[in-house]
Formats: sequence, structure tokens, C-alpha cells
Amino acid sequence: MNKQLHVAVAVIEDTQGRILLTQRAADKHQGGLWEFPGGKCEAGESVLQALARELQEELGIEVVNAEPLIQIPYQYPELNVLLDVHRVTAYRGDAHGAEGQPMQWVAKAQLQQIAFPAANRPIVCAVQLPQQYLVTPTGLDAEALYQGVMRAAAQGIELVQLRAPELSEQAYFALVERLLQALPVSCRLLIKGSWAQVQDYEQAGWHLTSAQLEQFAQQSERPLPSNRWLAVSCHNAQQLAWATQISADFACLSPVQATASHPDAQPLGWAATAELIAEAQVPVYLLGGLQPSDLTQAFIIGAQGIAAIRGLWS
Ligand SMILES: Nc1nc2c([nH]c(=O)n2[C@@H]2O[C@H](COP(=O)(O)OP(=O)(O)OP(=O)(O)O)[C@@H](O)[C@H]2O)c(=O)[nH]1
Ligand SMILES: [Mg+2]
Repeated sequence: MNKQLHVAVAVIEDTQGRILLTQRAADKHQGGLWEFPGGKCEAGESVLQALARELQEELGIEVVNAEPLIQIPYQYPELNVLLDVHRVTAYRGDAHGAEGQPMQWVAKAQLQQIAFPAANRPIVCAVQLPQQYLVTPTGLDAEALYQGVMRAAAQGIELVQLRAPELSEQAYFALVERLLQALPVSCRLLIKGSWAQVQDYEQAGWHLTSAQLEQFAQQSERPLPSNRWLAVSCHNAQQLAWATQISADFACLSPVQATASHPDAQPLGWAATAELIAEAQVPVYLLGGLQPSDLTQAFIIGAQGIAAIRGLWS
């Protein structure tokens, strides 16, 4: 196999939530497509040094602060890359196409419409996804779930998986309808169930169990239109590979630590979790015994953030 090219890639957001894109020269690899600015790490250079150098060369800006967003190992037929993506959260200077390349600021919600290199799909998801994913606790009735999700949305939670195994099918989907009508647009709901049950709720995403993931992986195609969030539950490398195979938007990897909700499950621990994330090609939320205070550690090992049940439910 070819040597892997380590590439420093920058996500730069302006105050209106738009993202900076530049266009690749026609004669380059993936020429003519739009990209996030950045470039190859040179020998002996750290990824942050490469990021700073590339953004100086390509945009004429000085990076003041950058935070890891996602790492994507990707094999093009002719080239093997590791896109090492950082959010540049502070910089000095006026970003411009310093090498004469076309540049544009694109609203996050419009990124799906842009012609990017194939490796970039998970970056687009990672940019749009928040750092926390609330999974609803068990043991609550429909009213308590409704009140709790609305409260979480009011407190700034942007992504919720409605998990309510104790409700009847009828009560569950009545609650789904009620929430879809009431939730602010800032908070997206992912629901559970079979395709037949979820297909009509076009405002909702769909969270697949690992058993459902395995079924859909046989067909190797995405079972949901691209305008709805598609998430999957994963516990190992095989399932993370299936997540890519069905073009899931993100995965939940569990259990990272011992958790009261699944006392029999063997926790992965941080080291094995880090190894699984390094191979994954989708944004990964970590689940299982985690609190918002674990976010820093989650980012260090390359996670999108944490998914939590009690930790995000107040
Ligand atoms: N900068 C950047 N590179 C990307 C993206 N997506 C993606 O697949 N790549 C690939 O990463 C590789 C390295 O990027 P690059 O061509 O910008 O490297 P560079 O700035 O050092 O270019 P140079 O060869 O002109 O010195 C290319 O093969 C490119 O196709 C992206 O969003 N941004
Ligand atoms: Mg470049």
C-alpha cells in the first residue's frame, strides 16, 4: 500500500456560522473541487505547525488557536491520505485566496450541496454536528420524556435520541409527533424503530441499533435520504466499518466505561476507544458512563463528542 499522506485541514467559521472553502487548482489531485484549506505535513512538522504554515501560504492568516475536529483515513485509488481536521477558532489577518485560488464562505447547512473530494463527507457531518448527543433515560413516562426533552432543548442541547423502550409503539410515535411539532429548529430529534415505522417522520433522523446496522450493511446502501440524520450504534471495528458502508452520518461507540444501564457489557476503556476512533471514517460520539467533564478527553482521542443519558438529563 502507498505511504499515508498526513494532511492538515482547517475548518474556519465566521461570525455568521459560514465556513471558508477554497477551490483546488484544476491540475491538482481532486482538481476543480472545493476544499477546506490546508495541505501536506512536511517532514518533521507537527500537524499544527503544518496547519499554521499552510494557512499562512494559502490564506495569508496567522492561526492563534485550533482544536481537533476529526481525523479521516481515506484511500483514493491513487493516494492514501489522513485528513487531520482542526477547527481554527481564532486567527489574525484577513483571509483571502493568497495563491490566487477562488474562495467562498458557505453556510453550514449548504455544505451538502458543495462538490468536495470524496474523503470530505465526514468533515461536512462533523462541522454540522454538536459536541453532545442526549440519549433519553429509561423509566420515564411519555409526559416526563416530553418535558425533559423540551427542557434540554431550551438549555442548548441540539441533538436528541428518543429512546423509550418501555413505551408502546403507539405511545412512542405519539410522543415523536408531539416533539417534532414543539421542538425549536435548533434541536434535532433522532428516532428508533423499523424503516416502516420511521419513514414518514421526515423531520426526524433515524438511529439504528447495531443489529439493524448489520442488516443494512448487507445491502451497502444508505437506507435514508441525505437530508435526514442517520446514526448507528457501534461496539467494535466491524460495526464502525459498516457505518461507513451504509454512509451513516455518525456513530455512537459504547460502552467506553462501566455503566449502570448495561452492567453486563465489558467496557472498552479509553485506550481501545482511541484505537477504534483512529480507524473510523465517521464522526464518533462516545457513550457509556460519561459526563460533560469527559469532553476534553473525548476530543483528545478524536471523538466528535459525548453521548450521554443521565449526564445530559437534568
Ligand atoms: N487541503 C485539503 N486537502 C484535501 C481535502 N480533501 C482531500 O481529500 N484532500 C487531499 O489531501 C491531499 C493534500 O492536500 P493539498 O493538495 O492541499 O496539499 P498542499 O497544500 O501541500 O499542496 P501542494 O502539493 O500544492 O504543495 C490532496 O491529495 C487532496 O486531494 C480538503 O478538504 N482540503
Ligand atoms: Mg493545499
